[in-house]
Amino acid sequence: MRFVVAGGGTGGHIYPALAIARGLQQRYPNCEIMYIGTGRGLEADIVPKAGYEFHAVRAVGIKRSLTPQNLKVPLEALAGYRESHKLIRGFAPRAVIGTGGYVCGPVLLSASRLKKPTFIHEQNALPGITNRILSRVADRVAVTFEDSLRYFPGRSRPYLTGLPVRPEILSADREKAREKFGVGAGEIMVLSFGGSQGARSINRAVAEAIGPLSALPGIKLLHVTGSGQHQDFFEMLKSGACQGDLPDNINMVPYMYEMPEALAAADLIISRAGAATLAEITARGLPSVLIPFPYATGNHQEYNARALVSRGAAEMVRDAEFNGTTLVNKLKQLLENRHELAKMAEASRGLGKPRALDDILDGIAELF
Ligand SMILES: CC(=O)N[C@H]1[C@@H](OP(=O)(O)OP(=O)(O)OC[C@H]2O[C@@H](n3ccc(=O)[nH]c3=O)[C@H](O)[C@@H]2O)O[C@H](CO)[C@@H](O)[C@@H]1O
Repeated sequence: MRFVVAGGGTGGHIYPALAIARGLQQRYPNCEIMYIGTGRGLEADIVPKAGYEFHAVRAVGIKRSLTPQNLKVPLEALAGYRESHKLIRGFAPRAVIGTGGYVCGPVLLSASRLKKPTFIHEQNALPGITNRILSRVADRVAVTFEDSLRYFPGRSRPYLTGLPVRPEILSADREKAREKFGVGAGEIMVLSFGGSQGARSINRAVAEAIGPLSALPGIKLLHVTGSGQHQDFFEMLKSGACQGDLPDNINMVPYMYEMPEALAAADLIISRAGAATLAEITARGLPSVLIPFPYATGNHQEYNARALVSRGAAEMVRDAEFNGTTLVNKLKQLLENRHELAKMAEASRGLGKPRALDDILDGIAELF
């Protein structure tokens, strides 16, 4: 049995595609997977390293501004379509799965033309433009947030699955993790981080608030600066209250390689609102304060955040309003009202989708 998986541009589209590819291999042990992406995107690097057969096709996105580059779009799109058509016809897959990014355009359109079953997974509460257009030809659309169901036509039978998270996110043991991060009994562990690159405004707020944060009773803060921003963060600290020395209850790392353990140990999260992050937070049933990245395409992180906030699982602070004072006030307000925090945790758990991968694989299986 053979499957084509496509998705590219950013990690946000590639990791779900790889999770689905891995799931297909587990369910159909002898299946073959062909991954189609672009030669320029991150997928050209990540996918072969993950052990999948990778093919690049041409794909272009239309620039939102008027630019001569847009004149090349139809020619490139046609070339990408022909390349995809040839690959899919030769490989003869049982189904073609797309997780978003421009490259899914030629891949899913040619698959549909070749009468191959097509399946789309959408990661964000505000769907990407490619997935929205392709849903008109796709046989099935799976979504991460209930709020995005309404963007897809009834004929694509959109359904809610959630976003698959790494298995370790679910299996990490809380007590062991708390021991590892040195969290004492009765202490509240706050974990703050940006996306995979870190977040300057979260770093700035934490640096500004170091003094008051160190005085909050019973709290342990683990802050992830982002590898590229670690030095900057310490510069900010030096110019602030603590002259670069961290108080005992605050710990700092450039990148969190052990995110499953860190989430397992945590009681409260402060983070951006990327889809994978939210899937992980809700899978662990954690309350959160979300600061959406304001420059994400179409401001989609704010839509993601609202999907949690409207159900009582999180609070949102806009990036422009987030600083040391709002951070400390928000923490005080939540920590003084443990009942409220417990209610948020409960609501978060209710939104978690530990079966996401199985539900996606079931949806794909129905197509052939
Ligand atoms: C800036 C931007 O546009 N980001 C988009 C990108 O998210 P992107 O993939 O950048 O960010 P996500 O929040 O979705 O995922 C971050 C991932 O990195 C992990 N992590 C992070 C920090 C760290 O120190 N260690 C660590 O392991 C997290 O656990 C998570 O698994 O694609 C997503 C899905 O389309 C969108 O929802 C996001 O809005």
